[in-house]
Amino acid sequence: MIALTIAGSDSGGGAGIQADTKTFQELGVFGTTAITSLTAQNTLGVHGIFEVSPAFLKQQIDSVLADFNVRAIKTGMLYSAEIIEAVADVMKMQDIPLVVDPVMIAKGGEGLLKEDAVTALITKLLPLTTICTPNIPEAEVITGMAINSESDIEVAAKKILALGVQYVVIKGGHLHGEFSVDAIYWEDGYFAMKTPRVQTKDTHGTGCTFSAAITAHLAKGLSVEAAIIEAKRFIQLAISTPLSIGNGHGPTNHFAYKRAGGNCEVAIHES
Ligand SMILES: Nc1ncnc2c1ncn2[C@@H]1O[C@H](COP(=O)(O)OP(=O)(O)OP(=O)(O)O)[C@@H](O)[C@H]1O
Ligand SMILES: Cc1ncc(CO)c(N)n1
Repeated sequence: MIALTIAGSDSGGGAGIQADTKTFQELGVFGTTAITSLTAQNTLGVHGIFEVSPAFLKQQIDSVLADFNVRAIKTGMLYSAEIIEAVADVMKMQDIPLVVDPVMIAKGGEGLLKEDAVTALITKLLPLTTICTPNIPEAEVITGMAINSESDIEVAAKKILALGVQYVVIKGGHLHGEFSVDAIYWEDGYFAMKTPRVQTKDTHGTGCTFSAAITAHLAKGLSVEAAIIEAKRFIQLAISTPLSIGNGHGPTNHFAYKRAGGNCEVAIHES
């Protein structure tokens, strides 16, 4: 089983390409990569960004796809409209499931997607997307609406589906309350996944890790719904098993799921 991640490098190892390949490896999937940008980053913040040219990004993707039987692809930090267009150009020639984590802002507040790239994301990439995994602020940017309630989440999810996305997972990590709830919508279905919210500041790379786990499970042949639920187990165990490294927002524990044998309760609500 082979998966490809198209994302930025996090020198701190907790997010981006590094989180993705660690997650793939833990789930028994061979990880390949196409790097959109290099960040000089640690748990305290993003200190610099070095862009890769769209042509060289495309060369990386083409090299991987020409040689490997890639079963699922994910995107993370794409940074610019030109990079998004390069990814879309390749993806429209493929029939491989695509998970788009619409990364916009790092936990420390630094921009990981230029403002003028949002239109390209919406018009070029989302129509090619199998599963899109926005957090609440990202869903607000994509839809242009404020999200303050469960009914707002439903309206936003339907707007995102109308852009051509097959499944949308609106992640509740940024909300408050006893549980961390993610809502999944598709054309004719819905469910929510609920796990206890962990009181921790070590949430660097949660979104990358979650979307990489979805991608790995798709590559292994799980259905979309089963892949999303299994990924929730992966991220819940990764957040709730402390590593306690770094001085800021520390990384999650990518070893935890395998060590726990994937044993983690996720409550599913279908109405
Ligand atoms: N404190 C927490 N306790 C339990 N689950 C959490 C917590 N924070 C986030 N999650 C879960 O982690 C996953 C990623 O959600 P989150 O909203 O943090 O993504 P994100 O903001 O895109 O992350 P990133 O920092 O990588 O950008 C979701 O399944 C969410 O419910
Ligand atoms: C490279 C990279 N991608 C994504 C994120 C979001 O967590 C980050 N902080 N850094």
